Amino acid sequence: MRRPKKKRGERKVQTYKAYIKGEFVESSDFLEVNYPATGELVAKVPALTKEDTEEAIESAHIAFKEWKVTPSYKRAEYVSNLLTLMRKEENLAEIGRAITQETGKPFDAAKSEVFYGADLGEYQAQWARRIEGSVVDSDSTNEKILTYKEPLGVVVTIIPWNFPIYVLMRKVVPALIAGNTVVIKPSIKSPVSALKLAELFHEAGFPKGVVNVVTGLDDVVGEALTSSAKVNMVTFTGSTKVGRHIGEKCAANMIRSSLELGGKAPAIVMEDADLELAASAIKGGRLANSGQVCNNTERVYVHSSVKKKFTEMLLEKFQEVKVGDGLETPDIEMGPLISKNDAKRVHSLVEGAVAEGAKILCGGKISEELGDSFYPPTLLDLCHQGMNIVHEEVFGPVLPIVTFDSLDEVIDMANDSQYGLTSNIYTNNYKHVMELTSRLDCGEVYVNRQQGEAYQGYHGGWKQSGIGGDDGKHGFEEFLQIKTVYMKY
Ligand SMILES: NC(=O)c1ccc[n+]([C@@H]2O[C@H](COP(=O)([O-])OP(=O)(O)OC[C@H]3O[C@@H](n4cnc5c(N)ncnc54)[C@H](O)[C@@H]3O)[C@@H](O)[C@H]2O)c1
Ligand SMILES: O=C[C@H](O)CS(=O)(=O)O
Repeated sequence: MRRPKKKRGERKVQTYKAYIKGEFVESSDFLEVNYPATGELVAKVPALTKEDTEEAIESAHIAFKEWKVTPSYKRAEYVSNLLTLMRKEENLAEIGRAITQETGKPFDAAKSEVFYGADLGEYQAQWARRIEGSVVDSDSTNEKILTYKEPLGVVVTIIPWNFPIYVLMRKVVPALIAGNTVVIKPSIKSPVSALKLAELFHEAGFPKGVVNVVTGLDDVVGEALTSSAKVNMVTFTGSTKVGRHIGEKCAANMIRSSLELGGKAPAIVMEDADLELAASAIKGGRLANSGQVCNNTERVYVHSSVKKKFTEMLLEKFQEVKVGDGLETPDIEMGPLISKNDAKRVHSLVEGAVAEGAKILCGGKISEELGDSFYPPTLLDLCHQGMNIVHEEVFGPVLPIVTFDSLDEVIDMANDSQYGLTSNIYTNNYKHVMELTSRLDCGEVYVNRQQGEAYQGYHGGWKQSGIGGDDGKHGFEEFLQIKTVYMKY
């Protein structure tokens, strides 16, 4: 591990404005954003009021009238302007730096997030000119039945802190291309990158009110966004707890919601697996973003016949990981957790597992060398299905290893979870691939590879991992509603 060079107080603290009705607006109150690696203050962002939030909704509501009749190829031209700006080296670096400062993510990874956010945006923008209704045969002579696909109206997009730009682009671009206007609410832990992106939306020339970015407290701004009668859809990515609350509010308001929630992805290593491939992929799949990704491998099931060899290989890989301050050393593999409270939370889960019989093979305590928000890669042996660590989303770099003896046994254990987002399977046996891919209860299965969804796939969870989803054709269509027209002649 590398010791970060702490430079407390040396970074300039910038104050930001929210983006409402095509203008950057002043706020009388602010919230502070701190760099997770050192705790130092890096930015101040507006703590908007309920009234400010309602103004943003109103501006999106007014802008919808024109935007929905703007041809989709024209809407895509504005998006294209945005993507050109995002891809400029200085903007990749500036937004990337903001992401690192607010999330602790290594700078190289943060810059990549902006780059891939633009790339995903390009894919999503290609749905322009591809919005298709249908002509349906009628029971009456002299009648045609047509279905139109139409935008919904104002779409509120609520973004988690862990991928503040990628998830934003994933939701905002298809919403806009479909003809909706948007109010974006980034997480209060990571609002700066979204406010910087607002500057690029502005420069890209979007009509006033089509895109709004609001920041503030969840119980003020968040609640206002999900209480308004002028909002037509909420697309949310975040925890199951908050997602359930938002889903309940949308149901009460009778508006559409798309909920991308937490996960507890199993990785299954069969006796016939390529162990080197499995160990490398599971290391990456667990430790990406310091273990703070919804589809990170959260538990590994390994066949008893290969358990000893596989565990040795995985342990070696966990121990090689370079952890550090991602601003000082951009090429490190793992930064801190999002906060010291999260490091404490993760540690208490590890302590709970040890009390239930787990054995720590590496890691297992908050880093004394790097600081209170750093938790090292931690491998836990001798785990079993009855333990809390096998069921609760850790959202940190901790991996429990559980042994199994038969295919049926491992399928039962993998499905024994409230979550159903993703699974990874490692096997070279065709029957195992077919049984596992058909019998695992989750939205995505990765065969012989680390997770990482494609733009053209469909990213959506089953069970408590969510309702609805993003990406691909199915994700795009969630931003449209169907109107049936009966044409009698
Ligand atoms: N399924 C996915 O695609 C996906 C992707 C990323 C993260 N996640 C999940 O998200 C969680 C981590 O992200 P997080 O800590 O940002 O989640 P979170 O649920 O704490 O917050 C998510 C967003 O909801 C906002 N929010 C909180 N309370 C609100 C309220 N009452 N009204 C309106 N908005 C409110 C937050 O400010 C933030 O913008 C993990 O559980 C992870 O698995 C899921
Ligand atoms: O945290 C889960 C996200 O879906 C990961 S990503 O934004 O798709 O990379």
